[in-house]
Amino acid sequence: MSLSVDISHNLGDLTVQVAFQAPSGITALFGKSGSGKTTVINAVAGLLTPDAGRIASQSEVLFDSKAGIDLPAHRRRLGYVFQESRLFPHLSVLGNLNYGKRFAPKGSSGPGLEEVTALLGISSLLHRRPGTLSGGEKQRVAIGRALLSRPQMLLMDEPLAALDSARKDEILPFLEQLRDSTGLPILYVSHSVAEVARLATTVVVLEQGKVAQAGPTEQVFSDPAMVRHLGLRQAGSVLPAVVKTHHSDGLTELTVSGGRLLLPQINLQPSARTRVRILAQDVILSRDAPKGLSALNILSGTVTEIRAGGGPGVVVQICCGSDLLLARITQRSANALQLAPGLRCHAILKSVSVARHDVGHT
Ligand SMILES: Nc1ncnc2c1ncn2[C@@H]1O[C@H](COP(=O)(O)OP(=O)(O)OP(=O)(O)O)[C@@H](O)[C@H]1O
Repeated sequence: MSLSVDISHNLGDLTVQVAFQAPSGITALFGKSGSGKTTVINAVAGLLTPDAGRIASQSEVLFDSKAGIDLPAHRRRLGYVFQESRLFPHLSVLGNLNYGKRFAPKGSSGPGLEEVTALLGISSLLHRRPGTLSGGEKQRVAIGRALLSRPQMLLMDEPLAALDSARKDEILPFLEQLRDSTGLPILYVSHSVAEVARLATTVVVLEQGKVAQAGPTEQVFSDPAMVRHLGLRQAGSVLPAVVKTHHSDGLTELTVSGGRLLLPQINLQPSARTRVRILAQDVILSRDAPKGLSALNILSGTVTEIRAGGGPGVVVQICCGSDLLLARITQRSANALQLAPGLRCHAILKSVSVARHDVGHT
């Protein structure tokens, strides 16, 4: 399943004009406030009619201005999860989930009540009323309700924005499971860099109504041009990794394409696949193989790009194995090391600089 969007819509001061593909997995629409994210997701949902363009899922055209097609929202077979859960307060969790089931087309296939409640960890909440649930639990029920309507696609508009960081951390693994187990395309609006790095398979960056960057998450995050969109402190690459082993001193060893990483203990079984976000500001570069360092992680690679910003810093992209890593260092250091594309160097990372929530759970 996939979704293709190619629309333009005038909002007065801003014209939203975007084209992108959302394959199965999570496609994050990422951008600053006012960049047009909600306009795009509302157009896909059928809550807004674009001035022109086409929106199609693999099996069906939802909107085509030239052909005069504009399916009403209730016929688009989409599950919509909003920032606030919008559960019916007078119904139990089960009642809310059953409400979702009413919208499943007759004869449609998909996960049933038991499967959905197990996937979202809400089986023990079925007889509770929404008023007695935490924010994270409410959102999981809202996702369950959307899934039980057997949608062809899920739309999520800042689903974690109203939650505190503990509730966010609680719900992220469920979203990862949803991404990895259902095969549904999920269009996910967020302006949180950490959330997008952790969850997205595809990233579409919007800037003033236009697509500034789009592609697989690892590729988009390792592009030095992204620093402008992510901010200096949030910029960094996302590396696919496999858990190798857990050591008795509390460190977990991961295999990445360019070598190994030792990080504070990660709650995953050996051979589990995961992803690790490494902030550019946490990476130190050395031309010679470093010795006598406290930092445990050293990846060797080749400089592929150096991009200067407005200030004293530069962002260096290094190819380590088949992954691209970003390092933010000063222009002065880059000059002293005579860094240039093609030069071999070593990227150094402290184990403890990788935060637990920057490591995926699946
Ligand atoms: N119906 C409308 N008429 C005029 N302007 C609108 C309308 N709807 C949205 N806008 C404006 O268009 C811009 C894009 O809005 P949109 O809600 O799509 O952005 P967003 O990226 O989702 O922002 P946020 O992250 O703050 O929700 C904003 O400046 C908004 O004020």
